[in-house]
Amino acid sequence: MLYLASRSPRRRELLTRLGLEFAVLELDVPEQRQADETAQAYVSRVARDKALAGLARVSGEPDALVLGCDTEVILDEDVFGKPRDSAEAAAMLRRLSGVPHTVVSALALVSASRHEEAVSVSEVRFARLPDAVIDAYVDSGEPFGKAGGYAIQGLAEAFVERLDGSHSGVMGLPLHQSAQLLATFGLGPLAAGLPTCATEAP
Ligand SMILES: Cc1cn([C@H]2C[C@H](O)[C@@H](COP(=O)(O)OP(=O)(O)OP(=O)(O)O)O2)c(=O)[nH]c1=O
Repeated sequence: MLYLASRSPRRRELLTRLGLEFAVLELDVPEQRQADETAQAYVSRVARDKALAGLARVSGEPDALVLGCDTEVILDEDVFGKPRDSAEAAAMLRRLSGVPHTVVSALALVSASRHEEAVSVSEVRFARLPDAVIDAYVDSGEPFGKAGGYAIQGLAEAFVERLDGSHSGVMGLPLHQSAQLLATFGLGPLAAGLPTCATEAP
């Protein structure tokens, strides 16, 4: 049985697109960066912590496979997680205004006997955002529960001048890397080759 160790509705929606059956494990895993951890190492470690906490939850099931993910916005080695309040959301968006930033989504797929990891790194550049735009966006409520205080799948797509990377990765679950990881366990659309489109005979 495949489990998604996540409370995120976006991750649930995205994983559904890979056409696999899975169940959700809702966990509370602390997200606290250690003083000596690089931003990217932190994201990978949190994804691993989530997957391993999920595996511990279903420890009675020998065939359990658990996917854990973490997404963070990174600018100048500063990690922007989910804003605690409006002031923090606005402060994050002011820093992201007009300059490129990185979105890292890390994945860990674990079973009782195997442990595989992958990472998706995207570069995103927002247009310069006037304070009035930032304030209206924060008032919309969209920044809350989203790393960096924005949702590319929502209104914030209007801020994006350029995305170099994975749209699903920015949203929280990079589908290509997820499919690659699942394929190493013989699952998903990349395991047996991609489905082919029927072609009409000439
Ligand atoms: C940058 C960005 C992030 N996000 C979301 C994805 C994640 O849900 C969230 C990052 O926080 P995470 O800590 O990665 O995930 P989470 O707390 O929502 O869920 P869980 O830990 O239970 O898996 O930000 C978007 O939805 N759109 C975006 O454009």
